[in-house]
Amino acid sequence: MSTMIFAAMDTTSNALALTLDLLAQHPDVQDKLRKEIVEARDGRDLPYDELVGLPYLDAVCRETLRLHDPVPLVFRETRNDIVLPLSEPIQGVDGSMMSEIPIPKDTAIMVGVMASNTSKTIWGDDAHEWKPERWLSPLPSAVSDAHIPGIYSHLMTFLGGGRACIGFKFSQLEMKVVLSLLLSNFTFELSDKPIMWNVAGVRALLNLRKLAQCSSVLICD
Ligand code: HEM
Repeated sequence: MSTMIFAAMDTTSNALALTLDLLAQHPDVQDKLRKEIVEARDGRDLPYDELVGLPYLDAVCRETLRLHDPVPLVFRETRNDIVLPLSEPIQGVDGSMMSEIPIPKDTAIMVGVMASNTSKTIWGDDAHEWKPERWLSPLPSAVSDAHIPGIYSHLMTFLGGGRACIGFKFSQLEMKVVLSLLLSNFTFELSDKPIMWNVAGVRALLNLRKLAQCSSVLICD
């Protein structure tokens, strides 16, 4: 049920709301993006190929989906005993270094998607900054060398593998259509009222209920 209700709607609408807030915080980016859209539209509706081919619009969407992922963590449960290889060694509580973690069957795993999307080792020291420009030049080699298994832009935003998001192309198209229409007609400014982003949601509660049923819990962050 949570997949049907939240997968398509809340994810994309959250991403759009965050993009508009970020554009209000960065009026220079908003002006540059509006210029690209208005010039390309030239008073008409853009055909699909031209809309998805707008480089700055694409960069703004990618950067928002990297830094403000609407699904910041996902839940998994091991069906068998497995050994999880680590990309770099970590230190255990007893001080010993380990490069893999044995995980017993029926362990609940919280996968920190955001940790991958904002890793300074992968994305550089400015990993926590919203910089659409990073997508306009070749990405650092550390990004491709990391071999992130996500289906989208070296990011885990839409996950990877057999249960990856089936709507990832559609959601980007939705974002681009809505942004191109809104920015052609409106200017977005920050409100006087403080904005509180509540990302806890029902989904997190559902995950917690599942966690309580597992014999052990591993948090990958
Ligand atoms: C920015 C927008 C979106 C984001 C960040 C997003 C992200 C994700 C993620 C991370 C998953 C995997 C969840 C898990 O396995 O626990 C997922 C699954 C899914 N998404 Fe999306 N999604 C977005 C938009 C959409 C849209 C627009 C649709 C449909 C039109 C959609 C349909 C689905 C479905 C059906 C699944 C379940 C796939 C499966 O379990 O096999 N999503 N999404």
